[in-house]
Amino acid sequence: MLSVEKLSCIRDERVLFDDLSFTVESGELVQIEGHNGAGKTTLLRIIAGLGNTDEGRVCWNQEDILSAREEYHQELLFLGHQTGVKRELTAFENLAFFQAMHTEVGESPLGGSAQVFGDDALWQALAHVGLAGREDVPAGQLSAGQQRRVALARLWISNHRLWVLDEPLTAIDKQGVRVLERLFLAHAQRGGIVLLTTHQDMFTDSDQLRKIKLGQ
Ligand SMILES: Nc1ncnc2c1ncn2[C@@H]1O[C@H](COP(=O)(O)OP(=O)(O)OP(=O)(O)O)[C@@H](O)[C@H]1O
Repeated sequence: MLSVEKLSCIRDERVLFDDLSFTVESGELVQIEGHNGAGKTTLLRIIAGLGNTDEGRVCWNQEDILSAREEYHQELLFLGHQTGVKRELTAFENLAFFQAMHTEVGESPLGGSAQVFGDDALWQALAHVGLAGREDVPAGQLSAGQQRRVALARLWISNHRLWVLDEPLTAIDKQGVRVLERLFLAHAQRGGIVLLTTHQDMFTDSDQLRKIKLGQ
């Protein structure tokens, strides 16, 4: 369970949020919404352990993420505006690199042994994001939208329980959004959590996505 406890954040002498508290349980899909500049990215970065708060704390399974940093980062996949895609590696090599970095020997946070995905799964992940036929192109030669898709392909080979995704739908077409919706639902059904921001519509069935509004 993720809990945000009495968070306050001031940037540029402006209060972005004050005394903000909420919890997210296993199996939930949650969208942080708000206008441009409301503080969505700031909040997600704090939740990912990358930003400072003025007050309050973030806990994962009742432990402050700043004191249980290592365990938390084994369960967290954060996708921010900077995708971390390596320009000199091909799309396929980027996924192989991600897998090598994130597959710990031992137990998966999602239960059972940490799954090591074979080459087929990596090819398939790239196909899911519409990059079939572009697997061997250096990422630096792909468009910005295609590089973003390489980053999103990591979700298909992720053992992490908590996905924190800042604008994952940027440059993704409607069909791509439907594919991601199905992936997010499957992740929630196996006990995962998705916390995201987006300015696009997703999940026509509003029961599937809980919304938390900033800047009311
Ligand atoms: N490091 C920083 N120093 C000063 N101000 C900052 C910093 N980071 C963010 N801000 C300010 O905080 C406010 C919130 O920014 P943030 O990126 O969190 O908004 P957002 O809700 O994600 O916006 P958008 O929908 O446009 O992506 C903005 O006014 C921004 O200028």
